[in-house]
Amino acid sequence: MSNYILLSIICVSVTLWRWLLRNRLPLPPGPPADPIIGHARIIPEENQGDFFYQLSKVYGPVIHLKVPGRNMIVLNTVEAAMDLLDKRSANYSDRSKLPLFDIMGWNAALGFLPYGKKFQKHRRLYQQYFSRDKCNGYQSVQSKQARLLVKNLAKNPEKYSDALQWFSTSIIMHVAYGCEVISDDDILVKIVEDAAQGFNNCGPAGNTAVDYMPSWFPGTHYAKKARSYKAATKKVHDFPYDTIKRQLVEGVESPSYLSYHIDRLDQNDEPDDIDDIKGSAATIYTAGGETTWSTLLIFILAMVLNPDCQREAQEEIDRVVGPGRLPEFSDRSSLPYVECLVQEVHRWNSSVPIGIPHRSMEDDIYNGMFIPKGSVVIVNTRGMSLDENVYLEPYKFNPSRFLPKPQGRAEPHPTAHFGFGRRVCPGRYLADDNVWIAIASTLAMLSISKAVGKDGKEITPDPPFTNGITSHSSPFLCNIKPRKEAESTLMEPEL
Ligand code: HEM
Repeated sequence: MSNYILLSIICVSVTLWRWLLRNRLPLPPGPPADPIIGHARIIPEENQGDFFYQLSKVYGPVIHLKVPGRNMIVLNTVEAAMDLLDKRSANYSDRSKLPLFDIMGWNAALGFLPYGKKFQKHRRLYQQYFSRDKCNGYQSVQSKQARLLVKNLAKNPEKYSDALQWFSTSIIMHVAYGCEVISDDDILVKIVEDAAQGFNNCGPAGNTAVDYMPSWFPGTHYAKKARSYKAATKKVHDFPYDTIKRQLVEGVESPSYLSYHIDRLDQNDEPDDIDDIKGSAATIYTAGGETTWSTLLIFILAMVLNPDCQREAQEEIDRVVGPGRLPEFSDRSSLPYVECLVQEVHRWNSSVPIGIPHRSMEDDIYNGMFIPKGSVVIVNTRGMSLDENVYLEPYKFNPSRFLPKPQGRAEPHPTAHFGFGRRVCPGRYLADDNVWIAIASTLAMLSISKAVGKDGKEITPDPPFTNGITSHSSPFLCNIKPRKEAESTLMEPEL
């Protein structure tokens, strides 16, 4: 058979295969759609994770929704996410265009880069600085900041949210820019916080009307908001870079992500390389600061609502760590209940409830369902945490669920909160250490409980959660006080 005939047979077979896929196999199930606009009318702008979770109870773990110009595939179980995003990661590691973040100016932010060379370059930049080994080197700073956190919480308990933000920000500032944050009006902190506001205030990523509707359509107001963050985004790219470049010239820089990468630039590097370094450094705070802060706010809420779990963790710390010192990273494996509590914080209310959407690059078949090329693939972390086939009474905060029988049911630790496949969070080791040391130190030294109202009754908080890529509880009242007055010197960061 000539090569020509062979090639023709292959082409016809591929075309036929594609035709069969598109016309014979069903899309994943989903609710009835409206003509033309599909499901645009029924997808809420808020609490999408809960909405998708409710749909999954009717339509199963993989759901198809249609909005103008795009198919959406929602994955509601860890199994489905592993099957597609991990095992078939070559097909599912792309991102859709996110017009809102383009408008703001986040063109060199890893989280939004399409799959390709630039993506791989940015992943390498992070990998060099945030590997497990490298992150061990930041633990002394994290321990120092955890002491400060406990001190700030004890001193100004009603400003617990600020103290948690300070903790997250200081570590990121140290690692990304090598600077020590001394006061609230630190100019760099102000710059990164201003830019980060855009992430919180412009709706769920890839899932607002701006992403698939013309600008006159109701709901596209987020585009106007996004434009208002443009100047702040530019500043967070340029200011730190210029500052550290100057410090490098003067020989007064401290070790940091930015100085490490600027130092490796040489004469032959393209302007693109500079933009990549600026963009990747600017992303560290927006990706790492808000998520850590949100997770810790969720921890405080969990402790107010679950005093028994708090007590059990404190008894474990007192027993294992003993008096006269705070928990250290080397204690982690000896504190199984604290570990379960940290994992339960991530599961109970993930701070990134529907992740950052992936995108499929080719047509695919999964369990007899057709997944079209170009689908937006949403990781419903919230739904995975509430999966009743995995977690008993999923709405209940119950760290013991992870313990082996008979204390628990050996339920699996959550994994979805750091994402999947080639897009898995590159800052996860740093983040995991941040969250653990902050929680262990706070539990060791402080007691967190319900606030008491003027009528003398305890106030049970039930705050709404914010609605951006990251999500956390809105402000609520609580009572934070020292447990061990005699050991208050432990809160001094004398390191
Ligand atoms: C508790 C804290 C954190 C949580 C819950 C979290 C969660 C996530 C999630 C869910 C994703 C999306 C993964 C996917 O698409 O499958 C992500 C991506 C990302 N995270 Fe984190 N993260 C945290 C902290 C950090 C830190 C500290 C850094 C920086 C050092 C960081 C940097 C990034 C970046 C750059 C991406 C984009 C990755 C890509 O698109 O390839 N994160 N994170």
